[in-house]
Amino acid sequence: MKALEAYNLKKTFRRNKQNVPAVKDVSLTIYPGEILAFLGPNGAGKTTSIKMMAGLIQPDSGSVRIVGKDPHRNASALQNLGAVLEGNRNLYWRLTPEENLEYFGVLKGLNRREARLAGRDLLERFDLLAKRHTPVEQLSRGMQQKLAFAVALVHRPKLLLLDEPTLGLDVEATEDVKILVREIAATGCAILLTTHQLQIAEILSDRIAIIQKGEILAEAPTQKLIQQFSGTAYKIEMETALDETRIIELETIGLEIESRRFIYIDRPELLYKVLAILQPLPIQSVAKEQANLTEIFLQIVKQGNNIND
Ligand SMILES: Nc1ncnc2c1ncn2[C@@H]1O[C@H](COP(=O)(O)OP(=O)(O)OP(=O)(O)O)[C@@H](O)[C@H]1O
Repeated sequence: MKALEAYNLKKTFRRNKQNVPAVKDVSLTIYPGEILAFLGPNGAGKTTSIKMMAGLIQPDSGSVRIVGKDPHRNASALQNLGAVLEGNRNLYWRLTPEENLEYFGVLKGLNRREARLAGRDLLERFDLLAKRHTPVEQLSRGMQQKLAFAVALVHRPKLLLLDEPTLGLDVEATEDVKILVREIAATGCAILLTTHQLQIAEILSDRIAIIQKGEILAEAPTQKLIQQFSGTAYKIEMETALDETRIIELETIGLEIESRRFIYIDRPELLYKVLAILQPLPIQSVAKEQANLTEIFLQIVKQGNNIND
């Protein structure tokens, strides 16, 4: 069963008597245990899409299913949904972590005892047990964010929506959140996350969807996207400078040698011929030129057309 299905979502806002087309056409599917990074420039329509998926904004057209149920028609769909949408605002600041977990657990349909037990379990897992009686307003931002995750998970949802989960967190708290996201996915929960920190998306996600001006431009498994945008060239770095004889040999097989320390091989079938010529000189490194997500993102957004077409 798919954890999330969104089909052809569309939303236009009305502002100052003008139409603002926030989401024009967004379709996404996420499977249990999968992490999908939903990326796009400011104003691309990520938050509006997520709010439609969470049942908070009614789409003009299109449909959403959370584990098969439509959150806009069937409130029980929300039993399978957890969301941390605007930082840690899903918390009551005057209440303690324990009280928040119990309150939201009951709100999501657990009885008091179940909510307390599930809450305790999450406090332990998220390393917040020592702070369980401290009012939320006195916790650090990283702790508040972890608690926001815990509250979103207290009823064991099958889908977790995270909008900018690491926004404003320091390096250590960001690492904690990354680990948590992985752990949550490992329990079979599907996760959709938006982030402007592309290295986080690259490390965490199984799949990436890129949205611009309300439309999905690219959607692919993260590694496939990186491979697709990576060249096939190799770069060899020598420990010592190449001698004249070898340079001539390398040029004879078709390479252009511009440096005595670095060799670029743009035809990958030549790699082993080159290595044979270099033998037995010491090599510092042999690397395939790999794109990173930031380059890919910028390239896709700059082209602005759908690479899946
Ligand atoms: N309630 C609203 N009323 C009018 N326009 C809105 C409303 N919410 C969003 N918009 C507009 O819709 C467009 C998409 O906004 P949205 O917040 O979904 O983008 P986003 O991709 O989440 O951006 P960011 O990365 O900056 O958070 C923007 O032009 C925004 O100004």
